[in-house]
Amino acid sequence: QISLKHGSHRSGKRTDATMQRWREYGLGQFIHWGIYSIPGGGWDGKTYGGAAEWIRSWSGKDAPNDWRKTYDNLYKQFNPVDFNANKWAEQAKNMGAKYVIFTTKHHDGFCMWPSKYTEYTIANTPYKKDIVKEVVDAYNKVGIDVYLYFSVMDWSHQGWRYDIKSPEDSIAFESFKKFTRNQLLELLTSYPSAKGLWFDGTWDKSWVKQAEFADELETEMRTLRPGLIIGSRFRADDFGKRHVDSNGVMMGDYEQGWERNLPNSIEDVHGHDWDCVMTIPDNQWGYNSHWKGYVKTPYNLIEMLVKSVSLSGNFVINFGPDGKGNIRQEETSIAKEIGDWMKTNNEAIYGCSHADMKKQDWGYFTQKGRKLYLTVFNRPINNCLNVEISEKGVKPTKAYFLANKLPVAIQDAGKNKQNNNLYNIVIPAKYISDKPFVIVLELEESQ
Ligand SMILES: C[C@@H]1N[C@@H](C#Cc2ccccc2)[C@H](O)[C@@H]1O
Repeated sequence: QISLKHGSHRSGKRTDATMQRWREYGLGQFIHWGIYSIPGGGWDGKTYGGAAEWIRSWSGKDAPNDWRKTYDNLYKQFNPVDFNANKWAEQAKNMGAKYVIFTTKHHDGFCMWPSKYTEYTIANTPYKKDIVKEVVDAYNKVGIDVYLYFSVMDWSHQGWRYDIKSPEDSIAFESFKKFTRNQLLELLTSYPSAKGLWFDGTWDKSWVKQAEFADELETEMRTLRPGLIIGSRFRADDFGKRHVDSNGVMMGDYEQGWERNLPNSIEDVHGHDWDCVMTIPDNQWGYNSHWKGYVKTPYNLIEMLVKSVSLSGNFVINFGPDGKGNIRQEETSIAKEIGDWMKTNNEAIYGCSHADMKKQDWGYFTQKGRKLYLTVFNRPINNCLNVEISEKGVKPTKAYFLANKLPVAIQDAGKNKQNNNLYNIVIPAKYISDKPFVIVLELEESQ
């Protein structure tokens, strides 16, 4: 055990009701919306390859001439006349999302709320109104919890540094730290119904060296807002370790490292709560007018969702509205398709978690109490879903389709070499489905 002053302050999962509610979400929505949504990955008729929300940082041949100056004046034309937070919230509700993570400030430093600590905010645009408040109110109204995305890295602030290499850097960064604390306390005070903060932009050395400051700030935020949920990405420990401290204990309330990436087994999860945040195209978070490369289908995303829940995590799908506040057609149709599937099958998602069952090729197990949910993505040619139960004295007593409750046969398939009980859940040959489907398996302790 290494002696740490600023490592993790708790080992094991949080056991309070607020965190349990987070654990039961299953599906979330991420929204990346800001000044970067105006250029949408291009400018003057030319499109560029990088992630559109990073366009301010592009330079040289990868960016338009005199780009920095142009970009830093774009806020003066930000007027999303099509923005309707209630419409977004309704769409998210119909998709089945239980929480939303909304970008209050991305790396470019533009604030989607009227912060009193900088002029670079929504208040100084033609739109003027507090977009963060509109989003919080609209989503809360339909019962969706709101989490505030906040980028510590802020390219617009004169005190920001990538590293602290001189006394001047130190002085400048002290002003930046004060500014950051002020903005975070401002967000927590202005939007008290926000359940948590989703931090980003915390990888640079300047911030990684602020173990004591960040630790104290996290404690201050948690004191201001008891129950606040903060992920593992916010701060580093005494030795610069992030996500997991130098003793291997996770920092924060859940593992926040699964960005555009999923764990493959329950071992990868290390007993942590976790979320995966996922883009629909390969790597675009902010609106990009030209999605290049592979665009995930609704069923790619549904499989990632079910896989996440089968490994006791939440799955968060990113939406990037355009500069006028429209959610693009591709995202709208994906939300609809996922929503239709969730309307029939959400019992296999909400409040479910990992089942201690051997992973099978046909799909994924999720579990709630004594009910196992078998979500089938790869229907076997012989229509038999193999199930292996290692827990002694437990056997399946009932199986049926979740969608219509029609019964499904359970065949005893003997024992394997490990002396585990094997069963075949037999899908009726006449049952046809062009979509993933769920079979419920009820278990009970055999006498
Ligand atoms: C949630 C996501 N995190 C941000 C990032 C990043 C990033 C930073 C360094 C290297 C590769 C990716 C993206 O812009 C988006 O906000």
